[in-house]
Amino acid sequence: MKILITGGAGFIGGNFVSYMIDKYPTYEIYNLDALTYAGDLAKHEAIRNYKNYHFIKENIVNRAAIYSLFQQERFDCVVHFAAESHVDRSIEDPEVFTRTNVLGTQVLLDAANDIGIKKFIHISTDEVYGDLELDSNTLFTETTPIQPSSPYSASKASSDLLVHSYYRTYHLPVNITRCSNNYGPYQHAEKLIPLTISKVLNKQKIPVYGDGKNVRDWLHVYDHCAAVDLVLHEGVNGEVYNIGGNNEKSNIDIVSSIIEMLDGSLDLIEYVTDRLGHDRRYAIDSSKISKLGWKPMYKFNTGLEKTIDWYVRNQNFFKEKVNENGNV
Ligand SMILES: Cc1cn([C@H]2C[C@H](O)[C@@H](COP(=O)(O)OP(=O)(O)O[C@H]3O[C@H](CO)[C@@H](O)[C@H](O)[C@H]3O)O2)c(=O)[nH]c1=O
Repeated sequence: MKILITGGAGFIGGNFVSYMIDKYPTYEIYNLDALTYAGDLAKHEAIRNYKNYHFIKENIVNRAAIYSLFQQERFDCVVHFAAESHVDRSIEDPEVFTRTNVLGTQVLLDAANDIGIKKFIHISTDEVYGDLELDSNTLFTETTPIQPSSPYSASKASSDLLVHSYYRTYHLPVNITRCSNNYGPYQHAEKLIPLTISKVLNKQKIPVYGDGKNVRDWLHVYDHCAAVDLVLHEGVNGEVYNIGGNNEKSNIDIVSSIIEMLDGSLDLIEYVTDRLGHDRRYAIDSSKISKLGWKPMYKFNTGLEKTIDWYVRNQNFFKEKVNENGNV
């Protein structure tokens, strides 16, 4: 089995590359990544010289290069993680989000469709559904209407629609997965959990947006990798699968837990101006993928403790990503 993993130098894609190399030593794994600010190959140091691991530095928007790679390698499957992923950056500079997330996805779809593929998995996000009321019990299901709030989530929703259209029009064997907020090793320091850990380790103020009561559902990245693996092997073509951790937490609870676990005596919380268009609550129903046989294995407190421990032991990871003022 020859698998192309796009965005394999990023956080989730990078963990997925390692997971697949460990679990399937007979698979050929191709990691294609543009190595933007969010990419980092240090995480693959241990597998760099494996015969079944191949790295290609390329941008998914480069149609000629992508076509030539597909023609040369004749992949069986594509697992497409490559994306601009940070909501705050999309508010500052939306264009690259459309270019990479929409046009880049289209290039991959065209190459897969023209040259042939057995499975195309598009990794998407629960953010395409928009947001929920804080005090409701409502959950996003796969049939919840798409109503994105940020330029980031609009670009992901647009690419989801394109992927679906290639299934309907050309019968391309696709799946779309929509995950909740991931945490775990190797996440970029711009995201809430690593950012908070880095700030606490350096005794710097932690910017909490708005009133800090926004709620996210937290999923350990290893649980996410297992879910994508399952969809790759068992997913029904054309279907969307939600993947959530069943762990709803407010941002202020997350930040307070991290401070408590590292040094409860510190007073570092700083409420700052809210994110524009800030979604209030995400909560996701994963019962469809659980029927395929998946459930999250990580309990949030254990997962968070292990994650904090990993960042404490690997503080070098922050070095190139955070300046001396603690800013990304
Ligand atoms: C960076 C930062 C974030 N926040 C808040 C905003 C959010 O409510 C929450 C989490 O923020 P972020 O870590 O940026 O993640 P969020 O915007 O939820 O989006 C993440 O999770 C999504 C899945 O839900 C993914 O699709 C996105 O690619 C990923 O970036 O914490 C703060 O209060 N302060 C901060 O400094």
